[in-house]
Amino acid sequence: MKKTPPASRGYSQVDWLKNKNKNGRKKVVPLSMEQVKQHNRKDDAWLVLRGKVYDVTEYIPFHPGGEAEICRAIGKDATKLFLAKHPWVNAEFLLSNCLVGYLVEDRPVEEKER
Ligand code: HEM
Repeated sequence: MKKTPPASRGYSQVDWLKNKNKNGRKKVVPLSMEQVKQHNRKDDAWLVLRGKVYDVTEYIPFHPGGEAEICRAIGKDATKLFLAKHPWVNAEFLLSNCLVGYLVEDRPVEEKER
């Protein structure tokens, strides 16, 4: 497994946090798994974590476990892998500016639910 070396200057979690407030999104929208699946490339990378959809494209080079590891989960629901590797990581905080929406089921909304 290729890890981002700790020596790569400018890519620590602190560097990430310093930067992340610069590009927050304002509007959060409901999204289906079908939509998440379209963003499965390193340069256009979404994933789901505990029902929330994040665009992690900018975060990938900052991932302390390396790019390859986090890329295993892009375009997918990353919750199980994430919890298996590091349940203690506060992703909600780290990725708060990467939030694009929340996952909804891939089915039409029933009349009574509208
Ligand atoms: C979804 C967003 C993710 C975030 C915000 C995130 C964040 C982090 C952080 C902060 C660390 C350092 C943890 C520590 O030192 O205690 C880490 C390490 C790591 N992450 Fe992630 N991660 C994410 C997704 C993933 C996924 C999907 C995988 C696996 C497929 C993964 C695999 C790893 C591995 C293997 C390490 C290294 C653990 C070690 O040093 O032994 N991460 N990640």
